[in-house]
Amino acid sequence: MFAVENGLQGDPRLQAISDAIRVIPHFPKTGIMFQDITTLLLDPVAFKHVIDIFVDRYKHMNISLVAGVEARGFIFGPPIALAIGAKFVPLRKPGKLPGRVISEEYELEYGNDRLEMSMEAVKTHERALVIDDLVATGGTLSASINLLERAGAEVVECACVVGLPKFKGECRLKGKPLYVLVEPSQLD
Ligand SMILES: O=P(O)(O)OC[C@H]1O[C@H](OP(=O)(O)OP(=O)(O)O)[C@H](O)[C@@H]1O
Ligand SMILES: Nc1ncnc2[nH]cnc12
Repeated sequence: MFAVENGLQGDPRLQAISDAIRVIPHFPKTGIMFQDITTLLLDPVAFKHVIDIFVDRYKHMNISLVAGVEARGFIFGPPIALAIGAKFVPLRKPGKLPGRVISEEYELEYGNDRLEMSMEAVKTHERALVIDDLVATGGTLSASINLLERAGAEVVECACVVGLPKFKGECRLKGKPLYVLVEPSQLD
């Protein structure tokens, strides 16, 4: 589900967000149109639009846990977590977290990877939101949902700044709703 399909049609903030994301062709591999959100971070107005839209959506959903995916989910997740009064849980690449972790392997648009989460971070039945910058195949978010569900959390929704158009409409990842702000520019 995209924001334009869900009450934000014609909202100029979405265009401002889209305009602030730079597209780098053939990075990190030939054929990938890399959506570079670092330019969005240089634009405090557009960056704030992202956080405001997510906070408005999630502030009354009784969410106690925001999980952010390394690396770029660490940028958008914490301000949202603080604004809605939830804790922030980092989902990290392998070998970075101390203590007891659970891990999930997944496939990427360009390779394989693994995500880990601290066992102590989650309480059973906690209502969780997963945040990342971008959804391409959905593999990363699906692994994130698996981690949280294995720890006993209830994943309420996954949210991304950028998503491929195939995620329009009532699409779900592992049965969970997905909410996306903008489509990639210059798709091909
Ligand atoms: O929907 P998917 O096909 O799973 O792809 C999306 C993921 O890919 C990118 O991260 P990447 O794995 O490149 O890691 P990085 O942020 O550490 O560079 C992006 O930030 C998402 O986390
Ligand atoms: N096209 C893309 N741009 C930025 N990050 C990505 N992660 C996977 N595909 C990506």
